[in-house]
Amino acid sequence: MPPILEINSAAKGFGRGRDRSEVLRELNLSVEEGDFVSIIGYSGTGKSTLINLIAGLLKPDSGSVKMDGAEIKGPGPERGIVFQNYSLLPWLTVTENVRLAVDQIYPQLSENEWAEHAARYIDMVKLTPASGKLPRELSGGMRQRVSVARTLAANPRILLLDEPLSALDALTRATLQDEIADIWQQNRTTVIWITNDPDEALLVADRVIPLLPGREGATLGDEIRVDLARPRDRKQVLTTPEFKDLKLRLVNTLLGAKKDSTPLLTKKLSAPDILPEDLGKKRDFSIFDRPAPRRRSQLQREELQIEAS
Ligand SMILES: Nc1ncnc2c1ncn2[C@@H]1O[C@H](COP(=O)(O)OP(=O)(O)OP(=O)(O)O)[C@@H](O)[C@H]1O
Repeated sequence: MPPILEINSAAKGFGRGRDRSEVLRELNLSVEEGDFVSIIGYSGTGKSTLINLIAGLLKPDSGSVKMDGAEIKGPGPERGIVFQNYSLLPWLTVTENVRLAVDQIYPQLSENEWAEHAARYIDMVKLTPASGKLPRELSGGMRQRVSVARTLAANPRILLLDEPLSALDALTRATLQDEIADIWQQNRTTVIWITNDPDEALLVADRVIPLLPGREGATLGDEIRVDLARPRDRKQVLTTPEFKDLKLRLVNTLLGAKKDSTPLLTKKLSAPDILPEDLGKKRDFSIFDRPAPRRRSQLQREELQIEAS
């Protein structure tokens, strides 16, 4: 049987000609059903681009991204995403936001059935007492719980989490990391969790894969396996030599790749083709017979080389 998700030699860049930048290159990844994978990388390395390729929101320029052995051609309910910014409908209650997902995937459910289904997932994220509230009445952590419940209620086979907790304070973040890990232990839905936090990656996942920046685009590095027993008690785990070793390996890999990857982006920018008018100069024409603006290209062609990391 093919793996649930397989990426082979995939590459993705944006823009054309001189504006082109290569973001991801030579990506290879194989995920088995039930895996809990975390992909960790610096900001701007292409983590969201990678998630979008898996979600089917983007297509690779070369190589392939397959689910169950078939090319992913677009978004589908079997791959559910939770974004960083909650994306809830502000005029709907918690239950109604969750119902949206249920309605689309299971239109045949009766009123009682959908209420039961939604309630089950709201309970899973510990929001039953807030089920009648609107998003503006909830804290950031509660809103993200609703997003998780809504995505899980659609019964995806792969749960894609794109830095789901980045907007939350450290304590809420820790609580939600534990809760999502607990939910995974109960339902074993395949999870791909994108993060920029080494502790988060190592505490939640069994496979941590660094996305390493490079001059020609970022690529996935060697996986670190996390064999720590579950449920993981963070207070205990964070102080163990095993955890410290894993973190050191991961952080060294990420720091090493950053050092080797100067500059991430080289672009040629053309200055605007119109010469600014000198407004300090006295004008001897009216607004109606102003001469056409002078173009730089009539005088010279200017190019500016910038390098940024
Ligand atoms: N649709 C697009 N068009 C052009 N460039 C894009 C597009 N999407 C992403 N990029 C560029 O690709 C690079 C990687 O972006 P991406 O959002 O995937 O990184 P990231 O690792 O998720 O960043 P962050 O952690 O800050 O969210 C950036 O330089 C970004 O500007």
